[in-house]
Amino acid sequence: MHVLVVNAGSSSLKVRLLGAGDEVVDTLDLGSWQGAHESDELAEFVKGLPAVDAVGHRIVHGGTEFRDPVVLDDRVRERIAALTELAPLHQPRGLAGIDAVAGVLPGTPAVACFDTAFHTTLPDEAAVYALPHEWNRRWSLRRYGFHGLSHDYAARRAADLLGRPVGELRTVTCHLGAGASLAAVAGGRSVDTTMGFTPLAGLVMATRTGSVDPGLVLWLQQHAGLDAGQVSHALEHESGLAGLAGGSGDMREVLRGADAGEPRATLAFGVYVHRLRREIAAMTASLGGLDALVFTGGVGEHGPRVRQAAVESLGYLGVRVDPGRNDAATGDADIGADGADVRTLVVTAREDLEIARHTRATLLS
Ligand SMILES: Nc1ncnc2c1ncn2[C@@H]1O[C@H](COP(=O)(O)OP(=O)(O)O)[C@@H](O)[C@H]1O
Ligand SMILES: CC(=O)OP(=O)(O)O
Ligand SMILES: [Mg+2]
Repeated sequence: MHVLVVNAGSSSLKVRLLGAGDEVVDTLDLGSWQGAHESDELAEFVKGLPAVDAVGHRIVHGGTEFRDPVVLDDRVRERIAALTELAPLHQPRGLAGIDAVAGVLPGTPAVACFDTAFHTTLPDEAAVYALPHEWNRRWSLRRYGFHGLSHDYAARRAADLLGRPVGELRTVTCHLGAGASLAAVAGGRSVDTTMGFTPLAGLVMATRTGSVDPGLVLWLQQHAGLDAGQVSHALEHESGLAGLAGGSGDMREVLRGADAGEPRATLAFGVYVHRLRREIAAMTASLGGLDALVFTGGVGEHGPRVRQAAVESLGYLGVRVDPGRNDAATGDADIGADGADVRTLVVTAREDLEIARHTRATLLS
């Protein structure tokens, strides 16, 4: 089965046609995908492809309804659209991808695969916010978690690389892209994660703040004269690395700035790494230990300095990285020091493989 995979993220669109053996037949990467008004480029690409048997879409929010991949039809599309207010940055882009491909391949079966699905195994202690019980019930307020396709793939790939069954590993997966999150994976199941009700929580990201004191958000609105829209825009688009260092929030830019001795870039790097370390350690508490630490996503795969800095203070957990292996890592690699109690790995993010796997399984079941 040739599967066309559409991965619409907050800042990029990655489209791949995978052949029967998962080989990449063709690929389109748009670095600055904004959704519907750029659909023409996607449609043109799809028109030029050889036979497509099925389409798999990454959809960021599945709400409480979608715990598994689902075959797309008009009703499902509507339910996905109804979740837009929970992920306003992401959901419209996913929908634009669905519509653009359906316009070119109207009869081809399509499957939606959800970022949230992997985290539906979170125990209540990790998923429930200490809010009024009635609010939680009425609005389905809970920690959903995101990047699940990436975390799931990375944990299983790490187990493969280590030659051990995923069922017996405690793994922290670090998905560090423009958006970033960690997952605590016990025996292949997610038991904790840093993102929450929305993809704004947790780690410092390219332009997103990650977690801040909720009192600060209230204070800005009650005392600093900002309205909800202004605060929301700043937390989503003008914060994180971009907010601290200036510029676009690209980690490469931050590293160049830090190397040039720019104080803001140095601070941005420090804040990013401090949060990352602290949250890795927090995930190990939810696991009761750690067997493998996995880095994936653009920064995780291509940022040896970020990896090195992140693990520097984690020796007490048994994490030790070999500097030479860390610097030389390309593709999937074990960068742990010989004899370290915890294995540290780099895994290339392949949400496309995960989506193709789910798409085939859903259509053949
Ligand atoms: N060589 C590198 N060193 C550090 N960071 C890098 C490098 N190459 C790419 N990145 C980072 O990867 C990020 C994009 O990650 P990616 O996972 O592709 O993004 P997305 O979240 O859009 O899928 C960029 O913001 C950039 O900061
Ligand atoms: C959920 C999320 O943050 O996705 P992305 O990293 O693609 O923005
Ligand atoms: Mg991504």
